[in-house]
Amino acid sequence: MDKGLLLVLSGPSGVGKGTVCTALRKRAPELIYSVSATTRVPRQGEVDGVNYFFKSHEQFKHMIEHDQLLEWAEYVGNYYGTPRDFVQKTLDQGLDIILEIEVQGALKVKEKFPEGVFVFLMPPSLQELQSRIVGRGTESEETIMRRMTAAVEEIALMQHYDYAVVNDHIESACSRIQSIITAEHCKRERVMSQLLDSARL
Ligand SMILES: Nc1ncnc2c1ncn2[C@@H]1O[C@H](COP(=O)(O)OP(=O)(O)OP(=O)(O)O)[C@@H](O)[C@H]1O
Ligand SMILES: Nc1nc2c(ncn2[C@@H]2O[C@H](COP(=O)(O)O)[C@@H](O)[C@H]2O)c(=O)[nH]1
Repeated sequence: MDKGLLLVLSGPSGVGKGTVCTALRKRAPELIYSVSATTRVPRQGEVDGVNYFFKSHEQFKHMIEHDQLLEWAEYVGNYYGTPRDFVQKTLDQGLDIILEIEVQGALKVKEKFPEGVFVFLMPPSLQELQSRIVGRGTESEETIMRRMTAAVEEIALMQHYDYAVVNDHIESACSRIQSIITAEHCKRERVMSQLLDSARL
């Protein structure tokens, strides 16, 4: 069976990764979402096992030490990581999976899965990015400033991605990502049929 597609969606905090991902999964319910582990405290309305697996520092350390994370990173004072087994099992079943993670983690995934598809979500401007984080109303003023500083560093690493998509309008951004997924599937099918042709006696 062919393996599924590993799609990594990154971009600065507040650009709209979560929003776009939710809209994308409504359009394409077959796309499996990788739920991350984090030491961050839950925001209002966040549910353990749905938005994140919320862990203590000890539990997160245990996951690292037992090689249970495909990647992990410290981001603005908290730890975040992708549970390894779920990703591997999903791909082995031939299903597509999406990881919504920050840049350091995405680059670690790229080392392990260079065949993955890496999409960087861009804000229309830094000013709009700041007003989205502020408008979400979840972060303190200090955290907003730290996330904006991280955003500038993250945007500088965009060159390592396969695609950049501007999140101007949610539905347009979703359509662009869906086109990328379709194109990547076509590319893989073409490579596979070329391989089969060359193997034919
Ligand atoms: N295209 C858009 N136009 C206007 N507002 C948007 C757009 N996309 C997302 N937003 C808003 O921006 C805010 C941040 O979005 P979201 O929480 O999805 O960002 P994020 O990248 O997942 O952030 P984080 O990395 O911090 O989790 C939300 O209030 C969301 O409603
Ligand atoms: N490297 C990883 N980054 C992750 C993961 N899960 C989420 N994230 C990213 O962290 C920041 C902050 O998230 P927030 O929920 O506190 O706003 C954001 O960029 C997320 O995409 C992960 O497993 N690994």
